[in-house]
Amino acid sequence: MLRLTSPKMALDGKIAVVTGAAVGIGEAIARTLLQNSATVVLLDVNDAAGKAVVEDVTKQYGEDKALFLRCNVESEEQIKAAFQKTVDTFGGIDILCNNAGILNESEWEKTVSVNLLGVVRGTYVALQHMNKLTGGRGGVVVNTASMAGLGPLVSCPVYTATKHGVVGFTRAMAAASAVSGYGVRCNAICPHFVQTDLITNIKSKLGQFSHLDDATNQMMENTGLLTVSEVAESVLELVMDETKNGDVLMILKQGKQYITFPSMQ
Ligand SMILES: NC(=O)C1=CN([C@@H]2O[C@H](COP(=O)(O)OP(=O)(O)OC[C@H]3O[C@@H](n4cnc5c(N)ncnc54)[C@H](O)[C@@H]3O)[C@@H](O)[C@H]2O)C=CC1
Ligand SMILES: CC/C=C\C[C@H](O)C(=O)/C=C/C=C/C=C\C=C\[C@@H](O)C/C=C\CCC(=O)O
Repeated sequence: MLRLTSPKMALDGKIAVVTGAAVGIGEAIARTLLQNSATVVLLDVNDAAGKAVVEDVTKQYGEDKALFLRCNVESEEQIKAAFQKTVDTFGGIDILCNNAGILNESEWEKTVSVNLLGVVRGTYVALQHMNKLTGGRGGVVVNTASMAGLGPLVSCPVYTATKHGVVGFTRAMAAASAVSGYGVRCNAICPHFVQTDLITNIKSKLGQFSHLDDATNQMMENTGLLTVSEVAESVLELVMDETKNGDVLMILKQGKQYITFPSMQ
């Protein structure tokens, strides 16, 4: 078959925004999108790490392929400014990965603000630029949920609630977009445990449920840890497959599975 473009050129000309991109899963998502020729804007509150990633990838992919902007997803004002800077610099937004997230059962209101409200804020502001009905060119949003978006994580009730919310919001937003003709697909990933900073020192993050850290650590031991690259490849699958809208991809060490939900009809 004659390939018009190499596989690694698939996202050439596409502009992606990734939140929580300075380290961990977000960094891997940004790097994977760059490997496939997208231009990537990395948003995070960790300036030093974010700028270091951009400095590194610029050596590999050239100038003007990556940009770091400080942005706290708890602030609609900062999200609006970052997305406008993206559009002003690169001409639009085609891909949004709402990835930023924390785990803190003590500061549970902050956890809700970052993990769930941050995804809503990012999606709604991005739609102002991506929605075909308002001058956008369509695109795709991929939200980072978690296995805790599909089943209860006994030691993290609020984290579980935020991730269930991300799954529900994603599926409803996908349906609203399809019925309305926005041209924007919305999907979610639900990774199990991944080797990142988030799962270090778990006991210190469980607040009143710190006595349940053994159960969580046992789960991690039983399931094993995913790598950030394994997760990023799943995000790429949801970005590239234009048939995916409202899809929820569960990612386990032993493989990936699209989740089916009860019919609402
Ligand atoms: N590590 C794991 O086992 C799993 C993590 N997840 C989710 O994956 C996403 C990424 O987490 P990890 O890479 O594991 O964590 P991480 O802690 O390694 O990285 C999170 C990144 O998000 C940034 N961030 C935090 N709050 C922010 C805010 N208010 N605004 C902007 N950026 C902010 C941090 O500075 C950091 O760079 C999170 O949504 C998390 O809930 C989902 C399933 C498994
Ligand atoms: C301490 C938290 C560490 C990391 C957070 C991260 O988001 C993560 O990996 C969370 C994993 C949570 C797992 C929670 C419950 C798991 C339940 C499963 O055993 C069953 C749940 C869903 C099954 C879905 C299905 O098979 O249809």
